Amino acid sequence: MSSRNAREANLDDSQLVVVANRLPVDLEQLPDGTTRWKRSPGGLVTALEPVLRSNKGAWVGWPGVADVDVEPIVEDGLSMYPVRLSAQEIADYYEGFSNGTLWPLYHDVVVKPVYDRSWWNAYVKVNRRFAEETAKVARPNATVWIQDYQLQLVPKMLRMLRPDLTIGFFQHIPFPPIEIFMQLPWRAEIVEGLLGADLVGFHLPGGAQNFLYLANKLAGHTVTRGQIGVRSKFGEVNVGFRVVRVGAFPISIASSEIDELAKSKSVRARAKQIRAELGNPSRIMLGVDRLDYTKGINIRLLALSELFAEGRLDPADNVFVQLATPSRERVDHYMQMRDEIERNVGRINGDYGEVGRPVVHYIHRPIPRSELIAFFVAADVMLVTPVRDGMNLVAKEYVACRSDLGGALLLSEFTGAAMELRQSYLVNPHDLDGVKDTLIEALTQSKDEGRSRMRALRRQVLTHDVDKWAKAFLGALALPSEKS
Ligand SMILES: O=P(O)(O)OC[C@H]1O[C@H](O[C@H]2O[C@H](CO)[C@@H](O)[C@H](O)[C@H]2O)[C@H](O)[C@@H](O)[C@@H]1O
Ligand SMILES: Nc1ccn([C@@H]2O[C@H](COP(=O)(O)OP(=O)(O)O)[C@@H](O)[C@H]2O)c(=O)n1
Repeated sequence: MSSRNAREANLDDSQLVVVANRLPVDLEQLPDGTTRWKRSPGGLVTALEPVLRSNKGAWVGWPGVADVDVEPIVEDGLSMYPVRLSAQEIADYYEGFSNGTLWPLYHDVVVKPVYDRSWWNAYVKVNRRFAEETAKVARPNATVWIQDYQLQLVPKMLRMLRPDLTIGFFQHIPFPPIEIFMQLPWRAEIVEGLLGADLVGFHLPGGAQNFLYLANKLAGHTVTRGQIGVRSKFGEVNVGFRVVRVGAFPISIASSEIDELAKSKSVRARAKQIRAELGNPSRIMLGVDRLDYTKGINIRLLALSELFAEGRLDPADNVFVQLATPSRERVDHYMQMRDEIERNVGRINGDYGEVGRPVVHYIHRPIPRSELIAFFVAADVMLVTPVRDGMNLVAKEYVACRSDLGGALLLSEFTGAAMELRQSYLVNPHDLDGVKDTLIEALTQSKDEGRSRMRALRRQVLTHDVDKWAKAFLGALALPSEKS
C-alpha cells in the first residue's frame, strides 16, 4: 500500500468528500501488538470505494477500532480522515442506536428495536463529531456526500457549520413504512437532520416516497405530490429558502471489473478446483452474506433440511456452501442468530452428512475477493433470501460473474435488487414451501431457460453499474436548487 500522511499531500482531493460510519479499511490490531489495515465489511464500501478512488476524493470515517488516534492517510489518490470513537461510544452509538435501534426499525422490525435515551444522546454526540471533522476537511464550496443511517443528523449539523457546502445524503438501508418509523421517539429530529441535505437519496422510489410524506407530516414542510421515479421525477421539500430534492438511485457494483475478474484463467481454474474439493457434486448451492439476521440464512438451512428429509434432494449429490463474514458480534441479536445458524449447520450435517463429506460447508471469516468470485463462478444456484435488504450487492455480483450464462439466482422479493433483477427466481422468504419449490425449480432448470434468464439479468447489471449510480446521484446533486 503506497500510503503517506494526508497532511503532507497536496489536498486537491477535498472537493468531493464522502462521510460514512466506516473508512473503507479497518485497522486490525494483531496479537503481537502491531497493526495492519484490512478491507471493511459490507456493500457500502464495495460500492463507494471504486467511485471515490477514481474521483480522487476524501473519505471521513471511523477506522474500526476503539480509542485510537490515527493520522490521516493517502492511499492511491484517496485521502482518509479517521474519526476517533471511544469504546463507550461504539457501544452506545454504533452497536446501540445504529444497530440495536435503527437497523431493526428500518428492516421491518424483524427483531424488536430498543429505544434507549443514552444511546440517542451518544448518536447525537458522535454525529456532531463527524460533522465537525468534515467541516475541517472540506474545501470551500466542496460537495459532501454523507452515507447511511448511522449519520442521519450530520446533514443539518454540517449545514449549520458550513453553509457554503453542497450536501448530499444517501440511505443504504430501506426507509421503513410510515407507521413503523413513527415508533421512533426521535422521529422528528431524524427527519429534520436529513433535510439539512440538498438531495436525499434512497435505493427505491417507495422509501423516497415514505420520506417525502414524513417531511410534510413530521416537519411541516410543503412537498410535491407526484410519484418519484428511478433516477428521475424527484420529489421536492420546501425548507425555508431552500429546496431539498428526494430521489431513488438503486446502487450497484463495478460490474465490468467483476466480469473481467471472473473470466480470468486463474479464477476459472480455482472454480473447478472448488467443485473438485467439494467432491464433484452435481449441484453446488451458495450463500454469501454478512452474518446478519436480516439475510434469512436460517430460511435457506430450513428449506434444505426439509428437502433432504422429504427425499426431494439427495444429500449425497448436492452441497450447500455458506460464506459468512462476521458482523456486529457484540450485539445480542447477532450472537443469538449465530448460535442458531451454527446449531442448524451442525444438525443438518449430523443428519445427512458422511465422514469427510458434509452437506453444508460453513465459513465464518472474511475471504479474499478472488476466492469469493471463484465461488460465484462455481455455484449452480445462488441463494439470496433476506427478509428485508436495502439492495443486496451479492445478487448483482453473482450475475456479473456468470458470463458463461450458467447458474441460477434465487432472490427474495424483499431485497432492493428484486426490483431490477426480475428474471431471477423470485421468492417470498416467509413462505417456506414456496422457497423449497422454487429452489427445486432453479436446481432443475433446463439449460435454455437458465441461459435466457441469465442473459437478461446480465444485461441489467452490466448496463447499470456503480459508476452510473454515482453519476446519477452526483448529477442530481449538482442541479441548481434555488426556489423558482
Ligand atoms: O459497517 P457494518 O456495521 O459492519 O455493516 C456493513 C454495512 O452494512 C450495510 O450495507 C447496506 O449497504 C449496501 C450497499 O448500498 C446494500 O446493498 C445493503 O442492502 C445494505 O445492508 C450498511 O448499510 C452499511 O452502512 C454498513 O457499512
Ligand atoms: N463472506 C463474504 C460476504 C460478503 N462479502 C461482500 O460484502 C458485500 C455485501 O454487500 P451487500 O450489499 O450484499 O450486503 P451488506 O453486507 O452491505 O448488508 C458484497 O460486496 C460481498 O461480496 C464478502 O466479501 N465476503
